[in-house]
Amino acid sequence: MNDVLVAEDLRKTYGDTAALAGVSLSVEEGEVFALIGPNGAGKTTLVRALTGTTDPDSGSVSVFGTDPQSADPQRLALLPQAFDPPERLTARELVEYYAGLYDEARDPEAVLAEVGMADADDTWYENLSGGQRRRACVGTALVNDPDLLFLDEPTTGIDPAGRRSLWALIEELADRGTTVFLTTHYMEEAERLADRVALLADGEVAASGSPSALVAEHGGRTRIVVETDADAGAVADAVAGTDFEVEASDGQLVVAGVEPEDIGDVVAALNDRGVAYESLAWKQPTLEDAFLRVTGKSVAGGAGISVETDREGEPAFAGGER
Ligand SMILES: Nc1ncnc2c1ncn2[C@@H]1O[C@H](COP(=O)(O)OP(=O)(O)OP(=O)(O)O)[C@@H](O)[C@H]1O
Repeated sequence: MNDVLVAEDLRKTYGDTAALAGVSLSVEEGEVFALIGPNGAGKTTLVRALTGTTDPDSGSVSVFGTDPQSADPQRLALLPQAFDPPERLTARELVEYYAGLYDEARDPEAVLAEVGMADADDTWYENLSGGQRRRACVGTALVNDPDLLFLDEPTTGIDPAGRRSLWALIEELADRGTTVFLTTHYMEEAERLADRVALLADGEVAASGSPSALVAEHGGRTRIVVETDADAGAVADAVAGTDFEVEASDGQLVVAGVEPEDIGDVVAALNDRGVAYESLAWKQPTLEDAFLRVTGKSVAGGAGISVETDREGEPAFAGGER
């Protein structure tokens, strides 16, 4: 496969802040590549360096084999994180305006339909919902039918339904062969959309790979998390002597290495010793766990399969087969 985007040792400092502290990465043609990082990690600075909208202090970027400023604008598009079109433009006028900037542009009607804005195309931008606004903005990045599309936090600040419809659109674009480079702090977004992700913290790529490979390598083991007011030592004793690895702290017990078929053994061990608990949840490692373990920082989210208790020590096994 061809690399359409290559960055080597990018560095960018603002005062005492190293926004980029030596970032190298490459993105293959047709790939969806997600850059994950918390606020301030350097995501926007990296997107700006990759698209030639800021100059790095050092390092190099190659887009389609040339520097970003020389790359064919017809083949590239960027949806910046902060993009505030005039409030008194309709969605149609906005997309038409952007279509007018290119030698060859797609039919604005088709673009509006593709981003799910066909019914709201005559509504002023100021009257659109957050999700509609973002979709209209995505439309401006699709008018030139780009081969490489940069989306800087495309779904930040929009509701879950709007987020899902944008995910579906990004999947459609990827199916058509568009290379997508997106930044996000939503793990679910990266896990669902990305072929590969890079975990960015403090301006450095801490790890990269497919979501499943990162989880397998860095996410830790399946585990049961028990919320309990019982004394931490007593709780640890409850599962002592089993093959599980136990970490106890006040209010919480984590039993690692628990496969689904072992859940009953852990529950029985707790019950045998009369340990009462508020909740007991079996969790598989997630990308959030991998991020936490690799960087020591949290991004957001991360849910396991929860087993609520309906009375002391009795699991209700909500939402699962028994
Ligand atoms: N123009 C600038 N002047 C000074 N500092 C800047 C500038 N741009 C970015 N920074 C700093 O560089 C660091 C990285 O910022 P950046 O916006 O790239 O992070 P981010 O990961 O995109 O964050 P967010 O998710 O909040 O958008 C931050 O500490 C930020 O304050």
